[in-house]
Amino acid sequence: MRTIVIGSRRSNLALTQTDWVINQLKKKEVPYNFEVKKIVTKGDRILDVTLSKVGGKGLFVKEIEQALEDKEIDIAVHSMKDVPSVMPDGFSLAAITEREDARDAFISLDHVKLKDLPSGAIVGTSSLRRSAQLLAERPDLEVKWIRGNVETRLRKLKEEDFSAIILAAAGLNRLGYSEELVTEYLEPEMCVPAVGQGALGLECRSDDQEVIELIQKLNDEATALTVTAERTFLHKMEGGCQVPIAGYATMQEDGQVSLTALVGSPDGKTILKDTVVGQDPVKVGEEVSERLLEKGAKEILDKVKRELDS
Ligand SMILES: NCc1[nH]cc(CCC(=O)O)c1CC(=O)O
Repeated sequence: MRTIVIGSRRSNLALTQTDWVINQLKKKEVPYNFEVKKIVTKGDRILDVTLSKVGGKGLFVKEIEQALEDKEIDIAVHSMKDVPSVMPDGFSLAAITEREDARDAFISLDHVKLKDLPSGAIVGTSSLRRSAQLLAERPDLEVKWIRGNVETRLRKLKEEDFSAIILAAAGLNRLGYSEELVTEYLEPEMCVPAVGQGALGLECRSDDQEVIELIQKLNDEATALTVTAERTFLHKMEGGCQVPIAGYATMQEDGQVSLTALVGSPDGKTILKDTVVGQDPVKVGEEVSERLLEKGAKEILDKVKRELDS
């Protein structure tokens, strides 16, 4: 019986996601043994620098792809949010799993809601997407960068001067935190989630047909289509997670994909947002990107990139 080795980052969230994938595969009663191999990525090592300044997306993925290429591992489990919009040659994203809660979760001390935070209160996030949308809603708040894994950020909320932090609901759910931890879920109408947020991507070598067939068993059609629309948009904007870009698509009852996309300035003063509905997820992603570009998205993104470079 072939042993399939699954590569995972060593954070609790990554290991939990990997275990979830193995359990889902075992439920399909497939004739394989599974083994987990932990991989330390550059993104895990540089925790003291703002994520956006060290190259954001791709940071977590590169070392894992090297391990795939070297056949140290057969499958890599990624948060789709961290996967660059184009796969390098030789690698396939053979499955996208059913999406967990895509929303962002607002967690504050004493459960004070976002609208009730006092002026000047400090909210921790290291995402320009969250910062833009938070400050658009509450320009009187202060955003302070916070880094580290989910556990570290929750600890910093208690120990440092943050009044609140924002984390992905999906990660909290997967780690088994109770909903009581969350003060409020930020609905996509107010805070558009990151492209791919809440979905897992299963990557393997493009020539490993056996593994492709195996992991396709976990592909969720609706999630794959909606995430495709989001990633097409992201690709057209040439964006990674280091820019204030958001995209969230849902599958309507009539089978059409509805994609809401956003580009904003990190201070939240400019927010461009549009929704496109259609049958073909690629066309939907392309059309919404064209609309935002017409409204001036490129100028906003170029300005952010110049500021990050300086
Ligand atoms: N950037 C880190 C990261 N990548 C994926 C998740 C959460 C899980 C998900 O979106 O699937 C997180 C943590 C967070 O944003 O709170």
